[in-house]
Amino acid sequence: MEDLKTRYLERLAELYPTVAAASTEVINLEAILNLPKATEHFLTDIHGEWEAFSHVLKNGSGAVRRKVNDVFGNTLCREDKRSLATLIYYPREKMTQILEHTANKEDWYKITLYRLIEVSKRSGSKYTRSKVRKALPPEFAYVIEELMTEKADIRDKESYYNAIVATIIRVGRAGEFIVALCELIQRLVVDHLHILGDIYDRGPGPHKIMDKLMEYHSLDIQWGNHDVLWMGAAAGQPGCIANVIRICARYGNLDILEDGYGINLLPLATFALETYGEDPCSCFALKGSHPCSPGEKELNLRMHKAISVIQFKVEGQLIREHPEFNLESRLLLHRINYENGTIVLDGKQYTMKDMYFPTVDPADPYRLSAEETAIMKRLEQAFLNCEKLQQHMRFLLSKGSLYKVYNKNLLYHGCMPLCEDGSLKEVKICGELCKGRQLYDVLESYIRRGFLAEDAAERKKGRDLMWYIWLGENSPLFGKDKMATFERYFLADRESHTEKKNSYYRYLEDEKTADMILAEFGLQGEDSHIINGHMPVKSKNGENPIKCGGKVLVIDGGFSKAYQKETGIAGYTLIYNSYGFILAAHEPFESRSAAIEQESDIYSDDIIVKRTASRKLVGDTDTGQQLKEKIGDLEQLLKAYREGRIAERFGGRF
Ligand SMILES: O=P(O)(O)OC[C@H]1O[C@](O)(COP(=O)(O)O)[C@@H](O)[C@@H]1O
Ligand SMILES: [Mn+2]
Repeated sequence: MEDLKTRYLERLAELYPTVAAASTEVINLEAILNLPKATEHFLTDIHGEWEAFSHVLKNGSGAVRRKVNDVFGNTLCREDKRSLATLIYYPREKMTQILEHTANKEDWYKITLYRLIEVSKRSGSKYTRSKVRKALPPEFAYVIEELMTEKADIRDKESYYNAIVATIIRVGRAGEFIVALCELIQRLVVDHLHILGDIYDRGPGPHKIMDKLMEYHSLDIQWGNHDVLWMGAAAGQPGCIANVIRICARYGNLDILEDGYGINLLPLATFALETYGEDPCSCFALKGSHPCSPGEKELNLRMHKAISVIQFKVEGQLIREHPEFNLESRLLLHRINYENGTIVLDGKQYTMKDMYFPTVDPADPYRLSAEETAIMKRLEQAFLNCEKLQQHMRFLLSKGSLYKVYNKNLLYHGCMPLCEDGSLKEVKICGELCKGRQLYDVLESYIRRGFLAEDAAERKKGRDLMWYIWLGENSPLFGKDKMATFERYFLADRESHTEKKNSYYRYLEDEKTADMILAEFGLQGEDSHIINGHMPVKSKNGENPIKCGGKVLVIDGGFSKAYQKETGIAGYTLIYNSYGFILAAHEPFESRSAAIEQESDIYSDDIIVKRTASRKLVGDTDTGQQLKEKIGDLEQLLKAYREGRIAERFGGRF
């Protein structure tokens, strides 16, 4: 042990070879500990809504607007502040629009540059110089730093400043410079992003969201059930593939697969037209309104039905293969009475809305026809070989996990499965009984194995579990007793569509339960919270995202347009800055062009969830903890120098 410690200090001495170097670093780190905590931004349930997501990312859920307000308070009118904020979100588009109507462009550049510099200064004031420097666009780094730094020793600051700005304008770089400053502000107002799951499904642009996230400066992701569904599909799991395609068809988004990921759906389309060409497929209507031709709509209906039938068959096979998943009650095709068009579920008889199943053999209803088998084989290969999809999944695997403990908060997408009495539910995963944190850890390890295990059987276990996590009763990401997909398509009785939520959702207001879950993850005390998404908060019915006096925050973003009727808003996002938690309730996002032209921000209401007693500092965060450990190590090194156990080294000077 002593040995290890000495070796460690010797390594550290290579980085800090003198008493001076080590003590300078201690001083620097101590200074950082006393800076205000950086801002975290929480988004969840984005569901492919690329434009709304992109806007919220740009405005930092109101963080940019707050900075503009902090700087200009009453010295600028509301319109000007709004216009400046819009410029920061959409610099190129907004600038073009403004300049079209501006006679004295030079003046506008000068005033705008001045204002943006002020906002940049305020946005960067929480960080060390070195951190701000790293965020600067290389092209303008030097000048921006000059302008952002207070120059106490220059007497005529104004003329120094004016000279720089005038030169920028004279050499024709003002436009680009403004863009660079706006992007810098966007970059500085939010230091770290948390995505609490469900990037995929329902909306048209999940692939664009993934591209954007891949270039984001600092983030983590807690996988949602829809993300795990796509991960399973990318790993070639047939149940996941069928679900992914079915949901794309349901929402008129098959072009995500075809154009976004280059997955060829022609075999499915041809098969669907041949098999269901004469069938109205009326149970498979598109959700929402879509600007497509009648021909496209007709094709979509048929592909939707074709892949749904394939899904019910493939899922039937999986349920039989995995009795341990306990999903027998979801085996439905063999319960249809193919003679009289009815089905009995839970002792109740229902009439099927659709009885045209040309590929189903009532004697063996879960068997795929030869064509269906061939289509699934091709689709599996297409998903496995799609480089872009694989790249997105690698990113999800590397930045993502099933849960995260960050700055004393516990983040996950869905829930912690509980029994009726509120105790942790024990679940058997591949023969091992798990509950609480262990359930999360074991499931996550299987997801990773689904991609990386060397052994094919182990990989398959992981992949099939991804399908289970999507819809299984004991999946912490799903948290409902069943996924009533079949009932929603084929049965008119809405009661049969009900999916009962896990007891977790009944215990959300119970402090003891919240404390018990937090304790599972080693968390306790006032500063710890559970933050989760997944369940749309129906604010129009008076439902509140703040549960348990603020200990639990359910912030399903409600980005999904299809769900805005239910929630009444476009959901919530959360900001955690040095002053506390701020929940932003959003108005539905109209469009990017409305945001630019009418300067309509989607952000409407700020709700202060919690104000910290005193301003939180870096020293109070996880990073602060690491810095303190490093300071401790450096102090040990200093002691070793001073006690003569390690000799200082002075580089080339001796
Ligand atoms: O409304 P849709 O898109 O058909 O989906 C409904 C299904 O989605 C789910 O709500 C799961 O998706 P979420 O994770 O977004 O809630 C299922 O419980 C339900 O069966
Ligand atoms: Mn979800």
